[in-house]
Amino acid sequence: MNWNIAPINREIEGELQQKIDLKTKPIGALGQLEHIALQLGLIQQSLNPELRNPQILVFAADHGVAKAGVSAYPQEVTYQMVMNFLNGGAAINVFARQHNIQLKVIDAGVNYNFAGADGLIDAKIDFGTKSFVSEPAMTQAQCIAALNEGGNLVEEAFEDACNIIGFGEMGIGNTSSASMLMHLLTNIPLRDCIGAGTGLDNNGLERKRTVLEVALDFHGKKANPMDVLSTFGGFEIAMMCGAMLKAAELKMTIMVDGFIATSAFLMASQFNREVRDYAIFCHKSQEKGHTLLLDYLNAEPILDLGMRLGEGTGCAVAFPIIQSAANFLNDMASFESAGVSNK
Ligand SMILES: Cc1cc2ncn([C@H]3O[C@H](COP(=O)(O)O)[C@@H](O)[C@H]3O)c2cc1C
Ligand SMILES: O=C(O)c1cccnc1
Repeated sequence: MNWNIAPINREIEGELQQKIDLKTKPIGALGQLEHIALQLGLIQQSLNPELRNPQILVFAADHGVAKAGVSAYPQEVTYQMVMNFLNGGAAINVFARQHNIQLKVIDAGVNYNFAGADGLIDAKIDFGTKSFVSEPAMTQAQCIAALNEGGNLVEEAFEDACNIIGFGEMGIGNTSSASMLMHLLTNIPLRDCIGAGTGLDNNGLERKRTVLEVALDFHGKKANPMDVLSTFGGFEIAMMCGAMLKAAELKMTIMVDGFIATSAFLMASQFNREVRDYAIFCHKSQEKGHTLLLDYLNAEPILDLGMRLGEGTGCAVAFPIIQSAANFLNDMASFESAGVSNK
């Protein structure tokens, strides 16, 4: 598959940096907000970037590997949480409402028949993936379908004039998929890519490590991104990946959430490295592999609140900070307009 992502044109960079530097503040005093403002200006090719109709898409899917006891919670929690999203009661609902972010909930492949539940977007690929312990999680055709579906949903958001979009996930067992993706695409030792997920105790964590080591042995060391994604991925991870690539194609700003979303981003960057310039890393999750993964991507996350939830919650909580970056660039006085002496 091919994504036509334009490398960011940096011609405007000098002018943007000058505008930032001439605001009434010491040079660099707004820290990371200045980096974000510069990035927004570059993505939008504008000295006055605006955040329009923000959306978060939450993709839900089940994982065959959950049956191998790699999560502290049972698989039914996935569909139960989807119902909770639809009823407005999950963490992501609360934070999205707080910041006026439109939330969409997508059935990417939950092991449950929702029978047209109100407000749910049906993009079900299958009733969960197969267990990658003993077979590929999905077929290549399913993987491509998921990548495309993610792209279609982003196109819809774009048509609704959205220019900043975040992606969340729900899928019991999906930190296991994310760890496999991370290991195979970065070569960081598998052990360092595996964490407690929903809160495994030491025995549980040891079991998870064993399951993932066995799976790695069984499939051998795959390197081709499409192979890695279809062998170890989840439908929600593949959809997030396709969604991120389409968002970059459409020159939208991508908000990257926690460990699982970052694994989808890592995959996206293997398909097309230009996606990198469109991404803002919203937070550092407490999930063990995330710090190493962010370092690998040379990413500067906005928040470090000890969160480890997913659902797109990191995106929602970081959104007002991204908004502050756009606002200072647009609304702050310059030394000249305010009559303040510059050095
Ligand atoms: C009630 C509940 C709500 C959640 N919301 C997100 N996750 C998070 O936990 C799961 C990944 O962890 P693991 O790989 O250990 O299963 C994903 O569904 C993720 O989104 C949740 C987990 C639970 C239990
Ligand atoms: O960082 C995340 O996205 C995460 C971590 C643990 C469990 N669920 C999600």
